[in-house]
Parts: sequence; structure tokens; C-alpha cells
Amino acid sequence: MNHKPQKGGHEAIPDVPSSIPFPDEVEHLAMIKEKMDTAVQTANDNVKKIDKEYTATKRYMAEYRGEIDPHEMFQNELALKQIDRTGAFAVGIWEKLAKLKESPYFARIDFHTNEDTETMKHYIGRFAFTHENQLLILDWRAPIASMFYDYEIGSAGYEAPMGRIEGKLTRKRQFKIKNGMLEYVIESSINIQDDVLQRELSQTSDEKMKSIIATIQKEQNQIIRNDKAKTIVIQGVAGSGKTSIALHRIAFLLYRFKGRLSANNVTILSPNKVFGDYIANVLPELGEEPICEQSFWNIADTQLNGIIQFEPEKDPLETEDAKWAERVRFKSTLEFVRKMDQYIKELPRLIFESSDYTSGQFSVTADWIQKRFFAYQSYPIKKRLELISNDILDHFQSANFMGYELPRAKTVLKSLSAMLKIKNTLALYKNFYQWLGLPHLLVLPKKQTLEWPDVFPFLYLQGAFQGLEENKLMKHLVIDEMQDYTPIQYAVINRLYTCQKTILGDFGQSINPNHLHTLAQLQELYSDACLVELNKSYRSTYEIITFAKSVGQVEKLEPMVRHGDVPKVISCANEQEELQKIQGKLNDFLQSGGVSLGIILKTNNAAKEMYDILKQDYDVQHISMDSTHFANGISITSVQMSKGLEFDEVIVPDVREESYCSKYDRGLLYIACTRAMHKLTLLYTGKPSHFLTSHVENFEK
Ligand SMILES: Nc1ncnc2c1ncn2[C@@H]1O[C@H](COP(=O)(O)OP(=O)(O)OP(=O)(O)O)[C@@H](O)[C@H]1O
Repeated sequence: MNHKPQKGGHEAIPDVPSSIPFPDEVEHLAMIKEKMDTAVQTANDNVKKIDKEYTATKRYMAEYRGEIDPHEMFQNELALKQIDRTGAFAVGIWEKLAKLKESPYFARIDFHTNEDTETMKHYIGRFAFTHENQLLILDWRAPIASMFYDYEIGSAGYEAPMGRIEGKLTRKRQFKIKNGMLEYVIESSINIQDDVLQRELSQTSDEKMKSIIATIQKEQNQIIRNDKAKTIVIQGVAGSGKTSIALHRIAFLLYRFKGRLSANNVTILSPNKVFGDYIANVLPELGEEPICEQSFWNIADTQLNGIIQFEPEKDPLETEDAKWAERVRFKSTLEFVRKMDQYIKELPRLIFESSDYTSGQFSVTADWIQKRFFAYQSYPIKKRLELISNDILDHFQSANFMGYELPRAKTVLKSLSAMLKIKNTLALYKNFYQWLGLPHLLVLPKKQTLEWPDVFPFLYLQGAFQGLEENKLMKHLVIDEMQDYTPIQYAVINRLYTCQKTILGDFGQSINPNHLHTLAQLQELYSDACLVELNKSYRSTYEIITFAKSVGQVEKLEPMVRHGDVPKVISCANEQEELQKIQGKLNDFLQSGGVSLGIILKTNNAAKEMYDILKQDYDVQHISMDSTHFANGISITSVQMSKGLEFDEVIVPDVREESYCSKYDRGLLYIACTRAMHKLTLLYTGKPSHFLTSHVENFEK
């Protein structure tokens, strides 16, 4: 497999297309590959050696089990563990090298600092590669590599550990190396980033989200490398790369804070399991371990286990219950959190009535207890009682010169608890609505069971009354689809996770018509956060984004200049014809060798109905609330479940006026359209949605 570099040209190298006019790069790649082959061989030998050592130690222990004394046995067991760890490390190196060999680097920058006259060449890849003490490839996350994303030719600089380094970038090249073969080299005299980005974006979708290290844009790089902000909030239009950026930021932080931060200190709160599966490959592709994945449901389930039960969230599009909707709306604003805060502040006055406490010779007055109660105002109510009971005992102890028997801590605590007028969180939560004068806004569907919109308010009160278990292990929390969570959910999350956060989403892609909160409210909750807005969309063609921008009336949305077919709005005589036309599109897709096609319906029920029909003739997958995997091919799903996903081609059936008419429906249609990367078709029977009628040029019989 070794290819010796041939001086003077690339023709003699078999795995390089002869059209690449960069003989120096062809030669360089051959040299790197040769060194990598040696490194892979060494790593392989290492793994084998460690393997042998492990087997020999195990055999020795088995053969002499009866004869070895316990101390020696223990030493051998320790040795085995150590060999095992070294082996895992060696395998890790070997695996990384093998991956890197496929595509060792994607960029080169030539830079000389203002202090030096010598220009240094730096090749940038997915991981660093050092051979014989020579750093041959830089990790894309290394400080020097940041210049590739941030600067064009000319003055440039980067933040090194010892301070800022300034200098000049004299060359920028970009490469595509696939299966160890150089596919192209682009010199920066042409607009390097755009050209390569265009090539990357015009490809068909992969089954899973992929890394974007070769084409990270400047404004994205700024977010990824921000290691200072405690909280970053990213508001970005559909397809602006928010999820990609969040994952690359994690990879960056894991590199930057190696030893202090590891993948098991990072959690992503994702909207559903399909989305989790869709993004699962990005970090391993970047050489990092997968991070923990959670949902708001899991969090509530863990915190409320054994305390109270709760119902799952109802689908707002399938639930016609005005009173329920009113309850959801009321609990969805920042105002609601403020009301809870006010109630919590008044709790001591409302629920605690101190009285004198006497035990034998000793006593403390009601006033003394009341004062202690206020002094501990930063603690949950129950915790305050514990602290006061300790204070009472200390107080008694210090006056106990005669050595009288003192009460037990438990007994004191019991007496203090009796001074509480309300004894548990559920009673307290009910009382909150009484205090508001709005008791009708709390409905328990069953005994000891909460509706979903009450789960986080309940937890918030639980925090104030009993305390919540803070997750101290987590050092970074990523919250995706931020617009779908209410301020009270954030208020609870802030109690549970006091760590650094990356919060991302798009308030233009809200899927719950009963959620009234806004980006401004989220900002109020995170007043010290760094807010970044991303308005350029990378996912879809210029034609699709221009169409979606007008349908969704998203003024800020900026398309990438990558052209494709104009989206089509097809009129059908009746539902039967609409179905036939959809089937026609599926046949075309199957013949075209396309990779992924999504049929996106307004509701989960409508998606299920379409699936039941199409599964009779096609190999289709249904992405429902219960699904756990995302796969290529034809998928049928709802707008809600399609969020965060993307398909080469998207079909949106049933875009009648009756289906898409409200302001909220406009948002749904926008989400559906922006899932398409290359091709978009909408169909309707009867009267088309008025969001489409201004697009006459897109209409087709
Ligand atoms: N700099 C980039 N280089 C290459 N591809 C990119 C870049 N930025 C984004 N993309 C691609 O654009 C698509 C959208 O990215 P991503 O899903 O992260 O966006 P998003 O803002 O989370 O989208 P949405 O909110 O619509 O779900 C993905 O295919 C991603 O790979």
C-alpha cells in the first residue's frame, strides 16, 4: 500500500487523479501517507504486543492459581487492569490513525509571525498527527488552525496559550482527500470557502448528520471557539447550522479542556430519540466519545420518581380542548415564573407559623424561630427546618450546665414541621392557584397525577419547598430546539444544571400554538448570556430558501447561492389524484437513486394515515413519537417530528387552505419546506393555502 513519493510530478503516483495541478501537494500527501503507514504499523505492533502480554499474564494466573499467594494474585490482577487500560489506549491510537489515513487533512495555511521571517506550512486535519517528534498535521481545534476559518490572505493572528500572535497568512489551500486519494486542491486566489462549501452542500444527504470542519464559516467558528461565555444562546434560521455548531463546540471544548472536561460531563437535551440518533455520529466522527442524551421527560421522571406521577405532553394539534389550551398558555410565559417567584417569596408568611418551643428546662421563643427561618431564606423550606432544629439543639446545649437530657434532633424537627401550615408540594402547588385567585387553572387528570404543563412548575415549587437534586457531574449542557421549552422549564433546568450552557433554536420554528414565550423572555432569563443570531441558511438551495422565506415571512433568512429546481405546488382534482401524484414522485425518486425523501404532514395522525396507505406498495419508514432511529430512504412524518432533520427531497401533501391558514400554520409550513436540501414539492386538492397563492410561478397542474 505504500506509495513512494516520485520527484517532479504526480503522474507516477497511482492513486492521484492526473488532473490535479499541484505536484507539491501530491508529493506531500504521498510522504504523509508513507509516514502514516509506518505509524499505523507501529500502533498495530503495539496492540499485538499488549495483547500477548495480557494473554500471558492471564494464562500464568490460571495455571498457578492454587500456588500463587493472595498478595501476588492481587498484584497480577492490578497488572492485568493496567495492561487492559494501556491496550485500550493503543487501540484508540490505532483507530484514530486508520481514520486519519482515509483523509489526513483538508487545509493548509502558510503563516509567518511578525517576529519570524520564515514561513511555516501548517496542514490541518481532523486530528493531529505527529511522527518522529514532528508535528505534521494540526488538529482543526488547535489555536493556529483557527486562522484558516477566520482570515483571508494578509494580516492574521491567533490566540496562543502565551498570548496573541500576529503575522501574515501567505497561502491558503483546501483539499478533498477521500479514501486516501487527493480529489481536488483549491488555491485561495479563488473564493476558497464558498467554492468548497458549494461542493459539500450539493451532495446528497448522509444517513446521519456529519461534521463540517472543512467548511466552518467565520461566524460559526466564533461560536465554536468561544470558551469563555457561561451561556451562549444561538437564535438561527432554519438550516443555519445551529445543531452542527453546538456539536462542534462540544468537540472544541473537549479538546481545549482535556483532562478537565470529558464526554460524560456533557449532556444534550434533545427533542426526541430520532433526532438523538440523527446527530449521534458527529462527535465520534470528530474522535470524541458520544455525550449523554436527555429529554425534559427523563429529567422530570428522575426528579419526581416516587413523589408524583405525570401524563405525557398532549399533541396540541390533535387536542381540541379550549380549557386545557388556556391552562397551557398561562403556564408558558415568563410572567408565570415571576408569579411563582413572588409566591415563593411570600411562602414564609403564608405557610409558616412559628410558636414557642419548649423541652424540659429549655425553650426558644416563636420570634427566635421566626428570625432563624428568615435568616435561612436561601434554603428550601424543609432544609431551613433542619437547620433551625440544629440551631435549637446548639442553643440548648450551650445553656445545659447541669447536663439535663436534651431532646433528639428528630423530635425537634417534628415540632418545627408541625408549624408548617402546608405539608407537601402538591398541597402547596394547589395553594399557589388559590393565592393567584385562579384555581380553575390547575386540573389533576387523576389522583396524584399531573398534566404535563404542571410538571415543571411543580418541580420549581418542589425546589423551593424540599430542594432538587442538582446534577453536579455535568459541566456543560446543550439545549436544542430552545423555542419549544417554556420559561418555567428553563427556571428548573437552571437549578439542576448550574454549569456552562449552549442553548440553540429558532423562535420562527415554534411548534406549540399554546406557547406564548419569546426570545426576549429567554434573554431575560439568561441576562448575562452571549446571544448570537445566524441568518444564513446552508441546508437548502437558493430556490427553496427564497420560497420558504416568503411562505414563512422570515425577513432575516438569507439563502446560499446554490441553485436547484424551483419548488413546485401541484394542484390535484381530488385526494385520489393527489395520492397518485405522490406515488409518481416516489417512483421518480426510487429511479433517480436519491438517498432520502421525506413526506411531511401537518399532524402525527395524518402522517400515520399516509404511512398506512403507502406501506402497502413502498418500503417506507414512519417517524412517529415512539421512533428511535433515522434511516435513509422514504420517511413519512409530521412537521413536529421532522424538526432538526433534513432530506434530499421533501413532499408536503395537503397544503389546502383548510390545513394551513393560521399564523401558526404558516410556521409549520415553513418548517416542512426548510427540511428539503435539493427538491421540494407541495400538493393540494381544492383551494391552496393562501400562504402559497402569491407563488404563481411555482404552480403546476
Ligand atoms: N459551514 C458549513 N459547512 C457545510 N455544511 C454546513 C455548514 N453549516 C451548516 N451546514 C449544513 O447545513 C445543514 C443544516 O445544519 P443544521 O442542521 O446544523 O442546522 P440547524 O440550524 O440546526 O437547522 P434547523 O433549525 O433547520 O433544524 C446540515 O446539513 C449541515 O451539515
